[in-house]
Amino acid sequence: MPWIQLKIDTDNQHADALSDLLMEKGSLSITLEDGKDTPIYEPTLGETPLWNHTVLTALFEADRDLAVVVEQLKLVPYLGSDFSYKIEQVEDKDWEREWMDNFHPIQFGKRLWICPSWREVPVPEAVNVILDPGLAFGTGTHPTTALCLEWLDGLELTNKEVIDFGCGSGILAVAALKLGAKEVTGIDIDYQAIEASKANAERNDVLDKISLYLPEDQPKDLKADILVANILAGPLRELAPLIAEKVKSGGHLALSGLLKEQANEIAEFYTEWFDMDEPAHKEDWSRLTGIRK
Ligand SMILES: C[S@@+](CC[C@H](N)C(=O)[O-])C[C@H]1O[C@@H](n2cnc3c(N)ncnc32)[C@H](O)[C@@H]1O
Repeated sequence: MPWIQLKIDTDNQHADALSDLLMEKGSLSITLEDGKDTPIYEPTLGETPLWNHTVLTALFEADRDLAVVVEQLKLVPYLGSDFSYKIEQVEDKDWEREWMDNFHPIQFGKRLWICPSWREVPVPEAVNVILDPGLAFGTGTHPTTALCLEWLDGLELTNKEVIDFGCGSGILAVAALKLGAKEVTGIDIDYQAIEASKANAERNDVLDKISLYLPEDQPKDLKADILVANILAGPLRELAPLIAEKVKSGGHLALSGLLKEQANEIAEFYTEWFDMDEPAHKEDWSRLTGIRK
């Protein structure tokens, strides 16, 4: 079915009211976007902040007469008769397919490749992880995941026990197993992530070496040689004592999901338990590594 969309420049004061109004006028979905490249990182729980300059896009079925909607909106006091808007036809695409078409095999470090399950493996003799992220985070295209994959590729993993804290699609857990780890425990608060990790482990024939848990179900005495956690700075700060407890003395740690400006503070925090290295960076993101004291 083809679509038509109305784009309106608004602000954080009026975006919600305008969204409600457009839903009343028959809009099928509303998208709010940053109008001026002002990123919002880690809002506190329950908070949904909006940008000062917000672009609202309201999607309608193509046969809706948007000229009529615009005339009605001109009567809204906070918009006024000369408010700024754009009407655009939306091509009827298979959006899921579109995303899949843009995801290609990528190499990380020397040995490791992440290959979408619907593509041909370009280097069969490499260490290939065949991946479908499903509804979970983790394709390798995000710098935080890439930093962890490069780190894993550079480690000697043979016969090692690994914990992947915040396993998402299972990309790091499966990569560790394909790189030689003996067993991996994946932990995630999201059930979809547990499901995706399981499917990817199966896809890569390593299901017998992976254990997956929601945090409340994880074994109490869990300890590993290597722990990787790609979650945001907030949880990494809160979980520090718990994470430290799970790494054997002399074991390796990698923390990702941190912004560059957060790296030193988090590194400082972890020095209580780990000898920390200098951070590594990719775009705006950082990875911290260390050895358990
Ligand atoms: C950025 S994704 C990383 C996924 C994957 N490991 C990767 O590197 O691409 C973070 C994952 O951590 C999970 N997560 C967030 N907070 C968590 C917590 N406190 N305990 C366990 N998992 C958590 C999220 O559900 C999400 O799947």
